[in-house]
Amino acid sequence: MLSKGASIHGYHKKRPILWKMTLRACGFIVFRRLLNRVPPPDNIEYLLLQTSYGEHHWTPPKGHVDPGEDDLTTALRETKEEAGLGVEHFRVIDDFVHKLHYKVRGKPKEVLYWLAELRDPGTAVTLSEEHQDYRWARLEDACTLAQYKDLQDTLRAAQRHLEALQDKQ
Ligand SMILES: Nc1nc2c(ncn2[C@@H]2O[C@H](COP(=O)(O)OP(=O)(O)OP(=O)(O)OP(=O)(O)OC[C@H]3O[C@@H](n4cnc5c(=O)[nH]c(N)nc54)[C@H](O)[C@@H]3O)[C@@H](O)[C@H]2O)c(=O)[nH]1
Repeated sequence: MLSKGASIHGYHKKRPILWKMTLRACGFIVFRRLLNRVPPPDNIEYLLLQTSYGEHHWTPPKGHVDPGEDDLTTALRETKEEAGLGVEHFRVIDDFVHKLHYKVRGKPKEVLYWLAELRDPGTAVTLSEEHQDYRWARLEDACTLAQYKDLQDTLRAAQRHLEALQDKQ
């Protein structure tokens, strides 16, 4: 589907020498626009998944980069595995990729999120065993579920990006 090293919308990998010491995960902030109900931007809902393990925390679909795997390929694979959504279901939004840095059990972790719009807002989400629940949530509800400030900031940045694109239309 995507060749190794493929990039999207001007995003290029820049990995420091010590990147191998860092856990790395990639995913998509998937959103949908509700039709004929509320005016924009309140018609935007973000997809969050709740883990079936650990603290049962909520994040967008994402997962660890396999050895030799390209970041974007990871994001697409994990979104398909964890939510049942593939490139046929969404379109990737230009010029948005956000990187989070946090620690997991004392090890640094980097997470890259792209942004993608579900083409048909009625498309079903299919969970894997890794997750026990999912929600489509407006920005403030999504931030409440997300709970981590860095992820909340990323969701807010996504919303600003979408609003700016809308203003240009
Ligand atoms: N039984 C069990 N199994 C686990 C556990 N843990 C993993 N497995 C296994 O791993 C597989 C998943 O593999 P992938 O899908 O490839 O990877 P990821 O999607 O990357 O998933 P992870 O869950 O590993 O990684 P995070 O979501 O990053 O959570 C790690 C910690 O970081 C914090 N945290 C989370 N998000 C944010 C944030 O945005 N901002 C900030 N600041 N902090 C954040 C939070 O404290 C959290 O506890 C599962 O199938 C399990 O087999 C566990 O505790 N118990």
